[in-house]
Order: sequence, then structure tokens, then C-alpha cells
Amino acid sequence: MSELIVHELVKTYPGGTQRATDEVSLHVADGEFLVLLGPSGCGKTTLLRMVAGLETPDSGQVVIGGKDVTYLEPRRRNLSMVFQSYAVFPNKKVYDNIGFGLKVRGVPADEIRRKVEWAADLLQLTPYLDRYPAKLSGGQRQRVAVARAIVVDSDLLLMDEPLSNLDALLRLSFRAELKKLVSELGITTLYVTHDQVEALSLGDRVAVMREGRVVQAGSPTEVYAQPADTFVGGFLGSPPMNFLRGTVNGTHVDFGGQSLPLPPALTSFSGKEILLGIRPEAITVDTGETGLHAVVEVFEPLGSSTLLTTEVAGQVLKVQAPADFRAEPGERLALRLPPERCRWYDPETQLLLEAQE
Ligand SMILES: Nc1ncnc2c1ncn2[C@@H]1O[C@H](COP(=O)(O)OP(=O)(O)OP(=O)(O)O)[C@@H](O)[C@H]1O
Repeated sequence: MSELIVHELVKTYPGGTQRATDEVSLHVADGEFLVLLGPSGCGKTTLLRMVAGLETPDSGQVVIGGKDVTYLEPRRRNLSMVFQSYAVFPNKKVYDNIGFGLKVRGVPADEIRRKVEWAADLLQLTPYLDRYPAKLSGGQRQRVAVARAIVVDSDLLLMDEPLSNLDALLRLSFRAELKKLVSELGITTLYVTHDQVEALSLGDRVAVMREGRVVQAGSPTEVYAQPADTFVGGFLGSPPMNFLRGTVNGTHVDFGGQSLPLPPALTSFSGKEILLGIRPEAITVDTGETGLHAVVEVFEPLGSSTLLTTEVAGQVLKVQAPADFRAEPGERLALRLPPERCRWYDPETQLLLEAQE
């Protein structure tokens, strides 16, 4: 078993006014792929480095495979790392780069050969084993770094933005390859990124971080469809989740004279303000039982869909319509907002209100 438990890790850098991580806790199950996602500066790399042993926490614990490793040196933690910059040795051929970790562990030469050939085959590096990294593309160099990380039988694979130096097309294809590879290997993985698409695509679970804390951890579907707060709803999705302010009036919410039904569990909010959260693609241009009228402000054909910026009760509502949809600025549209796709938030705490589907 090689599960990872991070327990209430606190880290303040010398001279830092705020905690880089603030009592952050995480659990990555054996064989699970967990993605840490969050904006720049939220503490993702600091957390990963404490798990790796490259930073010492002020307090808290790191437990790998049941063993407390909080103050153990990195090389004694039995983990592998892949960084954003292709950390390959320029003066070693691809073969020796991949086999490096095995060699320092004193693995016999014939076993090194077998493992290097296995990893090279998995990562399509077999033709390049005799080359120096300078003669490789960025994508190939990053493959070498991944191959080097997987040949050693480590308990944990740590990756810090490994795709971010690749161009957009290569990033897409490498992302899919990485997903396949890690799932075949079944190795417990902690992966850091600020790219929400990458996080949703790769993670068995995604932990969203903000200001040194994990604000929500769940399956990609959960964090996307059921954001725990407005920050998560706004950070995931492009365009992000819409938030409309309304006033609860009995069983309905009033948006400047128009209304939507409220789940029965929330009718106790009567008289108070509430925030509606709804994804742009959940809204359809259609007269239905539960809808709002909106005025088109901007019409943007995006190829695979059409993005409408509309106005409802003085607030902006983005709608993702089909590619062939046409509308003119100033046009009034009937929009359907399915109740099962509506999420309700407290405008003060910005938290998802309980008792929702
Ligand atoms: N070596 C350091 N010394 C002082 N402060 C640091 C150091 N490294 C990080 N910080 C601070 O700690 C906080 C968390 O940084 P960290 O690099 O962990 O964030 P991140 O989420 O990984 O960001 P990014 O995606 O930009 O790498 C930030 O406020 C950052 O400025």
C-alpha cells in the first residue's frame, strides 16, 4: 500500500507574511491520481515540495505508505519526481538518463537494461536511447524525465506542471499518453497544475487550492458540477460559472421582476439575497417552464459553439449556444435554466447552500 496522507501542513517562508500552506490536509489513496489545482501562488508547489522532502514544514505530517516521512531526506522517501523544466542530464545519453535512478540504487546492469528498454518502449523513446538530450525536442526530453521517474519502483510519483513547457498541440497528445501510462502503472500520483482542463482530464480526483488551503476535493465531475464555493465555480470552466444575485420570495427567487423556483429546502431564506450559480452550457435558448428573459449584448461564434453575453436584471449572464445559433445584439431571448443545473450560494460566505441535489 502506498497511500499518501498530508496532515495539517503549515509552511511560512522566511520573511513571508502569509502562510504558503495553511493547515492543508489531503489523502491520496493507493493507486489514485490526485491533481492539485489552483491559481499561481496558492501553495501547490510548496505542498508538493514538502511531500518530496525538499521543504521542511513548520508543523503537520507527511505519511507515505503508513510511514511518517515528515523529516526524512528526499532520497529516503522512495518517490519519483517530474518537474516543469525538463530536468535531464545534458551530458548523459537518453539511456543513461533513464537508468540513472536505478544505477544510484545499485541495480545490476542487466536489470537496468530491461527496465530502461521497457520504459523507452512505453514512452516511444526507443529510437533515441543513444542520443544526447540536446538532440531531442522538448516533448521528447519531457518523456525522458517521465521514463526516468517510472523505471524505479517508487511508492509515489510527484509531478509539477510537467506539460507546461510544451506547445499546445503536444500538450494535448502528451496529456492523453500520460493518463494512459499512469493508469496502466497504477502508481499513486500527486500532480500539480494551474490548468483546469488538465486537472479535469487527468485526475481521478481534483483538489482545488486557494490561499494555502484545499477548498474542495472531489471527482472532476463533482468539482465541476457542484462547486463548494463561488471561487471553485469561477476557477473551473471556460467561460466560468455564472453567478446571479436575486432575492428569495417564498418558493421563488426574484431577479428584477422575473423569477425562478427555489428548492424547497431553501425557502427558509425568504426575504434574503441569494446567489444563483449556473454553467453557461446548462442554459438553453428556449421557452420553458423555468426560465428568464435576457437581452443579447455580445454574440461570439467560437467554431464549436456560440457564446452569448446577455443581460438579466442588470447582471451579466453568459450562455453557450449551439454553433449554428444566430442572434443580434439588442435581441430579447427566452432562456431555460433547468432547476437540476441551478446551484445556490450564500452571498456572504460564498458557500454552496446545503440540501441541494
Ligand atoms: N522560496 C520562497 N521564499 C519565499 N516565499 C516563497 C518561496 N516559494 C514560494 N513562496 C511564496 O509562497 C506562496 C506559495 O507559493 P507556491 O510556489 O507554493 O505557489 P504555487 O501555487 O505553486 O504557484 P505557481 O503556480 O505560480 O508555481 C506564494 O505566496 C509565494 O510567493
